[in-house]
Amino acid sequence: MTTLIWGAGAIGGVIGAYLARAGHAVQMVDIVADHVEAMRTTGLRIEGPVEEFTQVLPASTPEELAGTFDRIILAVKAHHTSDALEQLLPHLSETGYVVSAQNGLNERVIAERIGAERTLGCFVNFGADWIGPGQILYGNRAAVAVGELDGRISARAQAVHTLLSIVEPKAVLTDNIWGYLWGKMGYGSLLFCTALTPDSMSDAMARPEHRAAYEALGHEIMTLAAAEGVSPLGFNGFDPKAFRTRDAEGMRVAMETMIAHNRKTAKTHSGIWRDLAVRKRKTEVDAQIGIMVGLAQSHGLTVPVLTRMVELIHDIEDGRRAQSAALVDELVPLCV
Ligand SMILES: NC(=O)C1=CN([C@@H]2O[C@H](COP(=O)(O)OP(=O)(O)OC[C@H]3O[C@@H](n4cnc5c(N)ncnc54)[C@H](OP(=O)(O)O)[C@@H]3O)[C@@H](O)[C@H]2O)C=CC1
Ligand SMILES: CC(C)(CO)C(=O)C(=O)O
Repeated sequence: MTTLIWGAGAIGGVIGAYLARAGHAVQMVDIVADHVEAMRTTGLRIEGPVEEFTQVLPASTPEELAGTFDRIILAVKAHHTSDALEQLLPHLSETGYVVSAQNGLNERVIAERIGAERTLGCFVNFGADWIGPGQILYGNRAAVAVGELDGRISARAQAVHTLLSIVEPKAVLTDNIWGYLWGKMGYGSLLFCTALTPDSMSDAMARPEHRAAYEALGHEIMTLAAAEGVSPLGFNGFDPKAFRTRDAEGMRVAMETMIAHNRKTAKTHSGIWRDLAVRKRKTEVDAQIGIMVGLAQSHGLTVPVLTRMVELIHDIEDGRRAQSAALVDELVPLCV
């Protein structure tokens, strides 16, 4: 079965290159025409400390694509999910399904549009950057999980797990994909905070004067997860329970472990930072953190630190403020 990868940037590109190199049929789709041209002619170069290789890949723009597919891995930024879905739907077979290899709760958006029974959940935490046409930095290995939205272990989830295990041998087939996605929401909120600054993820998280902000962000998301009835799962140092209960020692260990994890990656800064500092474009803040603020309101919860952080990211996106550690200073008094 051919796997259609919709959005062939950092995450989609790494997945596609690994699957194709292992002999699996893939079709890459991306809106960046010169990237598409590079992938299908000179190939997609995977660089960095994990592995280096070049893989020529069948690739097209959405307009060029023909045919229908049973399995589509969606790997666009969260705020492009709805538009990409509309474009890919004519190419999804009647019995086909979409796997979201993204950050955020995009599975909700996809399930709303095509049905939960046609949506598969996926969590990715390895680090990669799209450097230019046909060139991706694969910065580090990290946790990956896949599972059905209702937790059952299906044949198709097993099939996707087999494929993702080619990219990440420790990939998990889970009966709690929402737990991983919410865990990543917690960790992701910390990543947004690091992107308020010019610093690397590790350097930003290591500032003792900002520790309260990271703890409060993790706590606000984990409190929200509990209100949603989800049991978030930990990975690569993030410890949901420590943040939910505000266990000081647990959070200290979690922060130190996440700092150490990110010291080892060649992708020193988050994708959010890269959107702000390098790509000079909108981040996923509304599609990821903005919806958390809305959800909090629906539960009668207040999330002052998340709310202010969204405003500060908007300030950087819109050119009113520059990335600076001073922006995180502004979050600290809100942490009670
Ligand atoms: N990079 C990482 O290390 C990690 C990323 N993630 C998550 O994975 C998801 C993908 O991120 P990432 O791979 O970094 O993003 P990239 O920007 O590197 O790749 C996304 C690609 O999709 C293209 N695209 C946008 N809209 C469409 C569309 N409608 N149809 C087809 N292609 C489209 C983009 O083009 P253009 O650039 O022009 O918009 C881009 O080439 C995000 O949710 C991210 O948060 C999760 C873990 C780690
Ligand atoms: C930092 C990373 C790669 C997670 O490890 C990430 O999710 C991002 O850049 O958005």
